[in-house]
Amino acid sequence: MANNDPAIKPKAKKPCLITCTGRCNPHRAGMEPRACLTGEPTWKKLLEYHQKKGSKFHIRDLFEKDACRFSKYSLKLITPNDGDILIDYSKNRIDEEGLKLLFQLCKDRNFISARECLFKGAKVNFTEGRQVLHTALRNREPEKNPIMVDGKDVMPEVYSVLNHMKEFSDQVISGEWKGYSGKEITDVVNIGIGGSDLGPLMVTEALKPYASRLKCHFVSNIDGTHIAEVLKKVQPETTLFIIASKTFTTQETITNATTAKDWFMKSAGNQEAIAKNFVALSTNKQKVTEFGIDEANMFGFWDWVGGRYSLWSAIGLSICLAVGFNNFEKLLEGAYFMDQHFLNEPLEKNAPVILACLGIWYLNFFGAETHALLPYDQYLHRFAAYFQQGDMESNGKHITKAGNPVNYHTGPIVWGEPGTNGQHAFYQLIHQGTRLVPADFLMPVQTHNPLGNHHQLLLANYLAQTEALMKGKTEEEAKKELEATKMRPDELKRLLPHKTFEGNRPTNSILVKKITPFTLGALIAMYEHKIFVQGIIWDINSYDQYGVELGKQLAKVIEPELANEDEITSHDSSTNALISYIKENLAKPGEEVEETAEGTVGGGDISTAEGGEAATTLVKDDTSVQKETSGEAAQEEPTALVTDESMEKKTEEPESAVQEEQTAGQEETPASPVPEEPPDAPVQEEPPTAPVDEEPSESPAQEEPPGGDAGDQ
Ligand SMILES: O=P(O)(O)OC[C@H]1O[C@](O)(CO)[C@@H](O)[C@@H]1O
Repeated sequence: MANNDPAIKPKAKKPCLITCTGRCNPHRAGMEPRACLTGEPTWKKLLEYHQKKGSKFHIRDLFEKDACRFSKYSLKLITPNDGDILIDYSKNRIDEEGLKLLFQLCKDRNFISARECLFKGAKVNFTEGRQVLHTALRNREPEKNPIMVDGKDVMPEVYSVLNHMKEFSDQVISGEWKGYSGKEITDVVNIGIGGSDLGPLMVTEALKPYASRLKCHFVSNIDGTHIAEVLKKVQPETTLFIIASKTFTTQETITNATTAKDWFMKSAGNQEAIAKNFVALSTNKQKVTEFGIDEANMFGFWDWVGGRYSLWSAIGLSICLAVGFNNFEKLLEGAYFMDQHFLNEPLEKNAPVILACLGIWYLNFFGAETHALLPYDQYLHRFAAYFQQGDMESNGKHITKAGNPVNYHTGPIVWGEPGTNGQHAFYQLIHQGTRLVPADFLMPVQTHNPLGNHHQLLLANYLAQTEALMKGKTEEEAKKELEATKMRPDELKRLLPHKTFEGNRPTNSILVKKITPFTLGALIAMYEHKIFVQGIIWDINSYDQYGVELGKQLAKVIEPELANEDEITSHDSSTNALISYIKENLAKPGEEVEETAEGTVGGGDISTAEGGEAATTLVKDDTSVQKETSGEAAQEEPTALVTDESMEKKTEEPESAVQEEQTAGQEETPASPVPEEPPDAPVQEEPPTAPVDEEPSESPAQEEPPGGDAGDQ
């Protein structure tokens, strides 16, 4: 796949969205029976290639042998106004033959028609009977490219919501929109979780250099600490609450929203005030109005927008308020630019396809368990967290579209922290540990904060890390270094193995001139499409998320058990004992609550109901809510924490509100999963196919599950 001129020019004249060739059947798309992945002839060729060649590569040697390696294995995407996006994938254990096979595998898995189905509005999310059309939300040529859903072009509606978002965010930022008491809005609190939080939060943080005058806060966790800490910083009169929930039934969001409303009503006093200080982003008009938010203050979207792909929709309202609508539009334009690239470029020059193929290569052929996202930009500090949901909720599946357990690994564990912090935390394991950790380094060449030599040092560190990971340090090199220190020979011998680095750690470098709304939009879309391509190769539905349901169901059973005095015996002995321990240790009525410098909110006294109930009593809200899942409605009874006077705001506001709030409530990088038992009855006949990385020889091998099935994730 020689590509001596890595520059890819945007093809302005080309039709922007592909014409449906008829190969995509909206009713069956994504459901067509596929050959078992491990039965694909190309898969077998890849296995052979891995055994004979791929597993023996050292990236350092590949560079030594081929002076043109960078120009062959890199892409430049030329954006209209935001410089080039450079994707360097030359530091990988792959050559032309391997890439060719991986691209062939994509074709064998019907990637081309699947991509067409996705963009054309086929019901790709077939388990929930839904289209997956986040690309329609950023379709910047709506007249030219109508998107039909159930026989109707959705583009006019998409633009009508965008106009509403523009009008509203302009009014709030300019101060024309006033809170209930006639004062300008100063603070925005986005209450949502998962896709209704992570995307807006990540983008708002990433685009801080473009910040409007409004201070944005995000509340997601059901842990009352999260909202309590935010409410300390804001004033009811000047705060706009955005209740962001696709379903408007999510327990965390409705509980937090109810707490916010109760707190607000203590100052505002009348229901009409809500119209000035609360808006909703949702697909569920009925629940929004039941909550007390006027329909006029609702920004709608559609069930064809998946939660983790929703920042481009009305869910992006907090982004509009944080950075202005013009910047939100640029974000959409950047994503559209990447959509066009993904649609029109051949596989060999297609960034999301290349990244997806390399991911498959390491995960399925080298047994890599994780994929690190390492942004060298402090503003991108939530980028990995965002794609933890994006990737892991999408591709954390073990059942094929035909309903069979897979006999290969699917989605990687995605994790990461910004450089250089990561260097002083977990890079040791990447450099010298036993696991193979493929990593993407994201690097803006220009900084928004040109302070002294900070950025030059950051750039140097990024370059050094990718070089070090690739090259390592041979025994000979390490020996020379030690000899130069005049070390005693016995000491040198003792230290030498510890000082050598095997290298051969694969990395992709993704460079942009600067993190701008446009380049950020393009990067996000690039990873979204990467996830799609991998889902197609693995033959899984990347767009449902039933795996998050079980815990929610059980929590509904346990929650009332915590509130009564009975001994609970209905669970396993561990869960029963844990419940007992918790009940024994709950605060008793009248028990002292520790005062903190911040006041009683921080001290936990957030639930004292009138009459002096126990501080930690959970009080049932009288609104019961429903969560719809694939057409079936499941009852959910949220609990609301009854607020008291102590919830009222403090006057002092910290300088960087958003950053501080995240530590209170954001998720941690997941720990390595404990492998589960493989499914009892593997359906597919193929033998396990994920060979373990051969090096180093001591590295723990990935076990073959019994029965020849590798469904052990
Ligand atoms: O926007 P909602 O409906 O409140 O859902 C929040 C999140 O919950 C999930 O359904 C499950 O975690 C996510 O997919 C979604 O982003």
